[in-house]
Amino acid sequence: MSLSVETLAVTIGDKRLLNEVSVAFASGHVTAILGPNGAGKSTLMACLAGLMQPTGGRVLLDDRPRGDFERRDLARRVGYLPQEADVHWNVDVATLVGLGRFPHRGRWGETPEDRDAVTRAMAATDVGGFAKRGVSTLSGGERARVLLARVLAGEPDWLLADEPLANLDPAHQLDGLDALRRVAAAGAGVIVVLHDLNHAARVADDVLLLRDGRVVAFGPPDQVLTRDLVAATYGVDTHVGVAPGGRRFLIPTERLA
Ligand SMILES: Nc1ncnc2c1ncn2[C@@H]1O[C@H](COP(=O)(O)OP(=O)(O)OP(=O)(O)O)[C@@H](O)[C@H]1O
Repeated sequence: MSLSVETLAVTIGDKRLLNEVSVAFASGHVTAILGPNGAGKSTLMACLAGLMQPTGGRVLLDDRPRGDFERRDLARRVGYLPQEADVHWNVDVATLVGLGRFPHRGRWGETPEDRDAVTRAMAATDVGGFAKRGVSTLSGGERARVLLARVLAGEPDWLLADEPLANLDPAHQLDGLDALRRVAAAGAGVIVVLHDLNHAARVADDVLLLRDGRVVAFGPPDQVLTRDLVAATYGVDTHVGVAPGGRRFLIPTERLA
């Protein structure tokens, strides 16, 4: 299983959203995409998800152009959780999570595998306690967990998630990160947009730093989440430390001129 972008470019009017972006994502890895607001993170995700056509370069899935795949086949292979995803109708939580199985459904409807996948996804995101509630009655963070469960239920080869932790409390952020790690440990590729450097340090096998539509760095967190590269990407100084247990942490300390 492979997913890569080659010299990807997106230009709208005279604005270059992405410029010569080439990355090979690894299956079995969590890749965290980081960068300042407007860096092009969501644009890259939309290209990977097939929701935006690049104006240059290409997206390759298993070494074939993304566009060569049949729609349903793609939906099974690539799951996408957009930024600020919302739900516009008031189905109950279990039904909504079950929709994540839709690309797998045969003509006989729901199978035991479908039900097991939904149960696993709901457990991973701790949403079983409100399975029968209408989605519109949930808090923002609860809804975010349900939407993460829906994409997890699809058990795609590639899971794309754009800021899935944004509305979650610290405990559920850790659950979310653990869920992403488990997806990768099961062999899928996870590509996740994050804003929190410490979440990236915790979860990522690879970190992609973007700025102004270009790749600043791509590699393991220890090599990429450094004071110098974080400064070059965000224009902030950071204190880089080691927490008990050996995990690195980064605290942005001040804006650089
Ligand atoms: N249709 C459009 N026309 C012009 N500019 C656009 C369009 N869509 C996005 N942009 C711009 O492209 C840039 C990249 O946007 P993108 O959403 O990919 O950034 P991002 O890295 O995901 O940012 P954030 O962290 O704020 O979510 C931004 O400056 C945005 O304003």
